[in-house]
Amino acid sequence: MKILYYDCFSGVSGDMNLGALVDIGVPKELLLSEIKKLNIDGISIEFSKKDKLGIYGTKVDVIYEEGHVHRNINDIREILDKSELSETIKKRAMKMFILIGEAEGKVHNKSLEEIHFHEVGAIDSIVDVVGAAICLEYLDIDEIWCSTVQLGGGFVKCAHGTIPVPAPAVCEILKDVPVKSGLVQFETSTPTGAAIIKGNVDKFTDTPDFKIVKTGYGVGTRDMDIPNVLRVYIGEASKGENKEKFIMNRELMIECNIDDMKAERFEFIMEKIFEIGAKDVFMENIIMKKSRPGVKLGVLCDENISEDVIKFIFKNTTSLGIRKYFVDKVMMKRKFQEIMTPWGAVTVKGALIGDEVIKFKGEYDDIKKIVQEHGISFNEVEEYIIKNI
Ligand SMILES: O=C([S-])c1cc(C(=O)S)c[n+]([C@@H]2O[C@H](COP(=O)(O)O)[C@@H](O)[C@H]2O)c1
Ligand code: NI
Repeated sequence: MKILYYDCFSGVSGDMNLGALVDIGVPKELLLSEIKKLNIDGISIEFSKKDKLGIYGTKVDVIYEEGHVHRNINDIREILDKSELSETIKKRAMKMFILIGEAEGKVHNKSLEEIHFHEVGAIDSIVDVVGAAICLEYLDIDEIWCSTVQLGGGFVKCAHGTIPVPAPAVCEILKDVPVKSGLVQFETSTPTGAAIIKGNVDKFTDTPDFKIVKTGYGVGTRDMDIPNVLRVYIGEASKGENKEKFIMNRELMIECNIDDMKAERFEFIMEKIFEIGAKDVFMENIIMKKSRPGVKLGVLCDENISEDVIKFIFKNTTSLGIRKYFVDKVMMKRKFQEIMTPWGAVTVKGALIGDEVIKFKGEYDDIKKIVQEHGISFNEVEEYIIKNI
């Protein structure tokens, strides 16, 4: 199994990530030609070999001529949609932009659409995010792992003025990610770097268990007391070492029984609990005391959002009591692959036990788009996928 391991002992930023992935083998020419597909004029990318405290790596500088352009998430989606980049690159990139946008929204008390990306919507950030998606697709990795992320310390000047490190958006994006801070009094991890990690990493570990095949270093800008570099490894985890057949997660089940609420409210309740961040929301018909027909509302979520979910249920349903308990969730590993059909690209999700693909399925939204645009049936697209995967 091919692993890409991010060793973020000195943090992670968008440009360090590009440098590291080029250093470990992504051809510069490929990155340049793919970025061209964004059809944004005046971008050039410079690559150089630089060192920090004697460690040589690749430094990437994005050069562009652009005034102060504000873009929101829809402008970015449009740039991606109009480009000829592959659907998997577009999806991967959008996931990272949404993480940045939602974090900014939370910090500045605005909706995702209201967020006008300033620094994070400027050309260099677009290149950093889309470039990350391009490089990760090229490397064709089975799993991405990451160390504890060093955040740095002190204060940093940006469009808002002087803000504390870690920047507020970084704290939001890196929820549930193991972090350390204060090793140096500089900003070592930026919002873009944080979104690259959060949006792509499958597992966090400081004790990776694999054979190192190759290392790469992405060089940052500032000089610090520690090498300002992002180290990446490509590792080969042999079958014996890769004992984990399944993904195991500890999650919270939140439940309540409702027998006295207007049925039309359930749609809103389900939608909103998903928006809060629940992994799953479901309802069951039940018969309650006094033989009253009722509904059992079930929510599966991470512990860190459980208070928000419980508050929401108490405020918006007639429920006066909730049960909560931890459950062990056993999940199949997933692997995504893009397949080109005569009607357009479809992302296919493979489900694995260990390294073996047990079953696969085309993503419903991609197939639905094809069905709507081409007037053919779900069966036709699904059969094509089965025959051509
Ligand atoms: O421009 C905005 S809105 C902005 C917000 C924040 C918050 O944390 S909120 C932070 N920053 C800083 O901008 C630079 C650039 O970050 P990139 O991720 O684009 O490299 C960095 O110093 C951030 O802390 C900007
Ligand atoms: Ni901000």
